[in-house]
Amino acid sequence: MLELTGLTAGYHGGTVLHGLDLTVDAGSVHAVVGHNGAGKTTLVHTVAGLTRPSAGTVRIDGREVTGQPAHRLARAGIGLVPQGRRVFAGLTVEEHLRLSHRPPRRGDTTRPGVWTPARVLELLPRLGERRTNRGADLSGGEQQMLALARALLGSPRVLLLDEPTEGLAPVLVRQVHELVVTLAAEGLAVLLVSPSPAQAVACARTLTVLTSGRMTLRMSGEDARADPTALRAALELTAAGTATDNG
Ligand SMILES: Nc1ncnc2c1ncn2[C@@H]1O[C@H](COP(=O)(O)OP(=O)(O)OP(=O)(O)O)[C@@H](O)[C@H]1O
Repeated sequence: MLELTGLTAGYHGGTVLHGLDLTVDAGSVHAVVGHNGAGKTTLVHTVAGLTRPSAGTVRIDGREVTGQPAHRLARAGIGLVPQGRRVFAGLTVEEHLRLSHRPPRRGDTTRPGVWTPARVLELLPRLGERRTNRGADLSGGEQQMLALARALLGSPRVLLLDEPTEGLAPVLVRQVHELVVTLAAEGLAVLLVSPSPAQAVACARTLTVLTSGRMTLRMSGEDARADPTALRAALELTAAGTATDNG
């Protein structure tokens, strides 16, 4: 389980995230929806240890890990699928998988699943077909699968997905959502950030709307699926607020 309390972070003395409280249970997807600049990437980077919080706490399965560097957080069970995929253009799929494989410490049996390259290829068979291809030669969808594979090879407890369907065709968007739901069902706590309410509604148990770094709505995925108007209204208000803020 991932638990954020009063999480505050920003850049160069300015604040982007303002005291966010958020929980992601093991076995569930929590989607954070917000417009460009709302602070979604800042949230993900702060949880992953790439941005240092100025206040608040981050806990994984009850253990406080606030402010630890990214490599320690990866060891503690945070897996990050970054925005833009960030695959290496010159490395093959096989090389990516080999370099990303970090088995959990011996004796750590508390992980929801232990991932090996072979198991990743079972889940993502297209990567097996492309194993000798370089990152630069993969399609956007294949690069996204590779980015997911890399995160899984750390056998995470918490999976952070930063706009994982950006730029993908609708059929691939559906595939990514199915994968996300499958991984949560295996016991992972999944935090997904997206500008798209439709995508969040498709796979989340809980939804949070982020507006200028603050939570402005929280609701269950079930309620949002039954009646998406509240979610849409919160995002429209956000857009109006952003326009006002900008002048
Ligand atoms: N490295 C940085 N240095 C300074 N300011 C930054 C940095 N990264 C982000 N910001 C600012 O923080 C605010 C939130 O950005 P962030 O990328 O977290 O938003 P986002 O919701 O992920 O947006 P997008 O959907 O465009 O990725 C923006 O005003 C952005 O300009």
